[in-house]
Amino acid sequence: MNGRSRSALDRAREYFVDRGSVNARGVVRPEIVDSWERSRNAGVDATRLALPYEPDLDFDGSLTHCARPVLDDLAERLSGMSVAVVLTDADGRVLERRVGEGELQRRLDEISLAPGFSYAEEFAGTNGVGTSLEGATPALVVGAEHFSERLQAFACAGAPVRGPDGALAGILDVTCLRAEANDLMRFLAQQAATDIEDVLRERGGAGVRRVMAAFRATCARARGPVLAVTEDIVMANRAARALPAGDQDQVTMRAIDVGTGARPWQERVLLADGPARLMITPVPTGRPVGVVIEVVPSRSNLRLAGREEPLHRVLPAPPAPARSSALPGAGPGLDRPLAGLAGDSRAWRAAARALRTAASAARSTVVLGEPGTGKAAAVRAVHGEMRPTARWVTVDGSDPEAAVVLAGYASEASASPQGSRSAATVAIRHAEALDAAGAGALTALLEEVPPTWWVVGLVTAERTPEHGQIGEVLAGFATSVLIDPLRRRPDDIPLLATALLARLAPARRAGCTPEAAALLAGARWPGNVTQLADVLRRALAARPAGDITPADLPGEFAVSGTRRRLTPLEAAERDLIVSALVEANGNRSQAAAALGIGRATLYRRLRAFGITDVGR
Ligand SMILES: Nc1ncnc2c1ncn2[C@@H]1O[C@H](COP(=O)(O)OP(=O)(O)OP(=O)(O)O)[C@@H](O)[C@H]1O
Repeated sequence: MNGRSRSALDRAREYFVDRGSVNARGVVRPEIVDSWERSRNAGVDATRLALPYEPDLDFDGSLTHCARPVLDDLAERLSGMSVAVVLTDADGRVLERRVGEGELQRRLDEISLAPGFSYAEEFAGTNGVGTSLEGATPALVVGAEHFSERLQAFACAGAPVRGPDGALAGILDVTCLRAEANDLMRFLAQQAATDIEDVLRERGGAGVRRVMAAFRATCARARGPVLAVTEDIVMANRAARALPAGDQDQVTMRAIDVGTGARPWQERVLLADGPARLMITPVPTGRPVGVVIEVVPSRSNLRLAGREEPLHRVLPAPPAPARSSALPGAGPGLDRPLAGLAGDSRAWRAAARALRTAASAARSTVVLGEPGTGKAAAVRAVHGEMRPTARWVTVDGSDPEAAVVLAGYASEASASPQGSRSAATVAIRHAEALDAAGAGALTALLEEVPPTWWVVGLVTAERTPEHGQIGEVLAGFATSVLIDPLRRRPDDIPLLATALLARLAPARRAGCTPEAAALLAGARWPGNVTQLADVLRRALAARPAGDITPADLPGEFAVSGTRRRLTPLEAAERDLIVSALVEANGNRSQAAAALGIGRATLYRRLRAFGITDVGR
């Protein structure tokens, strides 16, 4: 590509952008003209880049997993060179990026060619990823062939990656600066795409075989309906085929959105014939290719009570044992924030109230909540406030010794005569992980528990397990308290960020700029406070002095395709939208109505602010 033909191409592109047609056909390749026309028809802005960003993509799905060894290998071969390798999904959204050298990384950040951003043609215009997707063929796009002015400095070669069934699974793209473009790029992209296809074929086949084996094993054992669902296949035994179509849909829907890291779980559903439990097993566990679902008619009468207080759920308690507490009792102001912990939201206060009430009466309590929500921290704080003279003991249900330790407490509880035992709070973390022996020891402890002991089972999930011995034991606890995830109490995030920064860097007095704080408040936080602490730890390392800014946060916090700072007005608008979504439990129509704007406007603003999943 010499200087003369490049400038002719530049002129041809400018003419097209101004007038909507090509004046010099021989200069521009026909497939590029087609792509320019598609870009223009999609309304792509030729001067600025505004790419949708989705922080919640499955960045660890089977495509990424299979591609990783190929990407690692390629990245090693290209290390030190100004070349990047990018993997996108079948919608052009970037899943992985490997960059050989630092300066190119900065340049790619500027154009948001980074995980979570979409390079589909309808947003980015003509480019290696989007144009390859459109034609489902390899595409090389160099310099001024890009529709967007912002991409002119680059050259990219995209090659489709197909799954074992022949369907498009994603795009493998090789990108470098325009001046360094060469034919090798096209070859590299195609070879890497073929290598990934080989791994997909090999692992995909094995995965589906495992799902079928698990399905057959469950059918052999189960008496009722069993289904197995993979991305492309639904298998059903005779009983499942006899279910009404609505029930079948309801059951198979449960297989959607099973992310990686999934473990077996249960759900209650109401089928045509009455309530049922679904026993759902991802296969293989942790990195599912599919799930096996067994439908069991429900006999349990354990139900979630109606929400008296909107953000605090209580399981209906069995008749409470007649107990009088010798410990500090419940007083007024029970829903004040917990001492020593950050949080002032309605949900946090409601949980504090419920825990204080349970602690003061020493009612056995199950505390539920996603990972890292602060269950242990809250129980410890309530213990300190309400039971300051009582002993504090913790047991971790995932510890192999947990059964032995719990059995020790059970025999201590039964050994001395009633009333003579000193008060204690026994907190069992990850109670759901207790094995049969642990569940047995916990049952024994509950049977012997003196009135001055508060037994608390912490469950890292929003529901108690409903099967197995541990499910039965937890169902026998007197009450339960849910600690809401951070995304349902965004008001707590700024307070938590301040408290965590003070804890992580006590000497530094670091804060967050309003823009960074707004980004933190709108994020989904699947790992909750633990994840927030981790992000802040990394941000502190990225900025050794001064306040944390959006640029110090990981890529998934970037806003609107760029890391630009929000104006104060935008930040306020964003906070308003986040609050409306939280109030509406993530229901976008309701949130739009509450804000007095149309749904389309809300969607546009959500996209602009990079808000994807608040309130749900
Ligand atoms: N409200 C809070 N204020 C200050 N720190 C908090 C708060 N909530 C949680 N943390 C901190 O966050 C971390 C995770 O909290 P914790 O261990 O209590 O979570 P958990 O819900 O019990 O987690 P898991 O279920 O994953 O075991 C801890 O370091 C804890 O001190």
